Amino acid sequence: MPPGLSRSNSCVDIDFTLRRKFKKTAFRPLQRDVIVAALEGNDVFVQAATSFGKSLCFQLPAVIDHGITIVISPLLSLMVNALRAADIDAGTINGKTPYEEKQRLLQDLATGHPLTRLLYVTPEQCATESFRRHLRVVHKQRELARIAVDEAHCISEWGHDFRPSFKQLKWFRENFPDVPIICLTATATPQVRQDVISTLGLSEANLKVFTMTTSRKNLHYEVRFKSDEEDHYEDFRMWLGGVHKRRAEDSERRSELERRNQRLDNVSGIIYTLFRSDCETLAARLRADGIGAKPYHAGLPNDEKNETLQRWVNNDKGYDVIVATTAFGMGIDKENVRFVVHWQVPKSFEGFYQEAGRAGRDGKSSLCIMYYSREDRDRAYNRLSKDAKENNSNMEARLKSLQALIKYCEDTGTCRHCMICSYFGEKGVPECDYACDWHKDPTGLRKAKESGLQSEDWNMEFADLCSAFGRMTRTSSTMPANGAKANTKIPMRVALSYKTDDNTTVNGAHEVVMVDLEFDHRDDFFGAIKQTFRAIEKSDMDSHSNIGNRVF
Ligand SMILES: Nc1ncnc2c1ncn2[C@@H]1O[C@H](COP(=O)(O)OP(=O)(O)OP(=O)(O)O)[C@@H](O)[C@H]1O
Repeated sequence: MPPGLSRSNSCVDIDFTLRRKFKKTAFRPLQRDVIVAALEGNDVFVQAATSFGKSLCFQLPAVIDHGITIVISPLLSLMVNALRAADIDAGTINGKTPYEEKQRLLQDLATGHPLTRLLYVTPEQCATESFRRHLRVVHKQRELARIAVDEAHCISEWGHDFRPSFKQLKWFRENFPDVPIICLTATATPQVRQDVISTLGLSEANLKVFTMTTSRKNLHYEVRFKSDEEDHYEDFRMWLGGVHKRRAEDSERRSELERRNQRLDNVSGIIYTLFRSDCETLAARLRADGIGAKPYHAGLPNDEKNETLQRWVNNDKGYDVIVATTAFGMGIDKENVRFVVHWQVPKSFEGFYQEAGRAGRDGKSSLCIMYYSREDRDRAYNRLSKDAKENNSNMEARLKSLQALIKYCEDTGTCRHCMICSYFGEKGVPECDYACDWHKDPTGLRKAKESGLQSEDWNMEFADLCSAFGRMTRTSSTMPANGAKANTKIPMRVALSYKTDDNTTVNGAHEVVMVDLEFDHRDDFFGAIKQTFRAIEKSDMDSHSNIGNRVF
């Protein structure tokens, strides 16, 4: 047979497919090595930074290889449309797949010789007996090319985003020991890595592990300190206004944008908030200030979410900024996202890294701002301990991850890129060309922390006072910032939970008292709190009367 007519996994095939099917001119560093390792039939573990191009590592082998690749992903895949547009036979089966489409894909599997090259499924789908039956048929015909597990950290209980259904994926190795597995993640600590490998039963002898740096040197990381008294909306709005102004005033930039038919105010970004209600109010507030912002969260109708996503991707006017919960995250691949803002401290270090990683996927400089307050920190710990009471799976890992994130925020003496890489177990020092607040201005950073955060001393004194009174716990409060002026009246609101004498709870919760105070001196503040405590002690708490929302 003349050379070139036989089907092979040669580099010629790979390069050709890259150009022809994926319309890319060259591989990124190590992408080729991963793809070759997969095509040689190895099990492969890939850990690489957000936006590295991990999808190509299983999509390209799927196009070249004989048979079908099953891609397990926790997300409703946004990829399938793009693959179909490139004339690659791809499909998805998940809870939202229309009945006819699901039947079409299942019938394709039932032939034993599917035409589909890439089938994206959820782990829950993989656990159903009927789906497994179809896969057995395909496997019997030697047409099951590979299993790809995307977001593989979800397998590990040591990961931030553990999903029990991912644990069931060990079924693949137990039932199809000859079918190679490739798993990919951007966020695995060494412990998570090991857990994923052993849970999936990847064979040591036949396993190629690629761990690339998590560093994204075009991302500029910044922590902005605040306290509850302060509305950081103004800070953000001024920053964004400044960006718009600079674009407008730079005549070169302006004409370049005009030439490319781009709007001056199309500075694309994402603001992450923890709460759905914040998505709505913040987006509305931004719109009232002339900024094209839209909310995105799981509570919105699908049509609305799809439209928002599509119009944001298209850079349509009015859709520049998405204010989202984490429902909008993994898998979002828009190239020109110039900023990602965390409105509050997120739940985990990995979540922060993943979400920040939506920025700058075109390689250009982009800003990742995290607003951090100690009140938010306390609330994050409170939420975690509440979750622990309801469901304590994965708690140790979640606590460690949150602690690492808080350390990241509080640290004013280390490069942010270094902290991120070291969290993921990297030894080297990543490049940071003034791409973090510490490198830019270490003194300014320290000062900003001192003046911006609620004082830890106040916190400690408050905690001491609570324990002296025995039955009080501060559940949340506004505390004065270090820089608060001594002679300004500062309104305070303190939520206290009160343990009754017999240590029972009322209406399923401890009594909660809201205390509104104004203080103009530190001693006055603590004096007022003491008085409040005494008043509560004197009141007839043991009658279990609810004194919630009592204002002193
Ligand atoms: N060799 C390449 N040349 C140019 N662009 C590429 C190449 N490989 C991948 N890309 C592009 O890089 C972008 C990111 O790829 P992908 O979504 O696979 O990233 P990822 O590693 O899965 O990131 P994340 O973990 O953040 O989701 C995509 O737009 C993809 O088309």
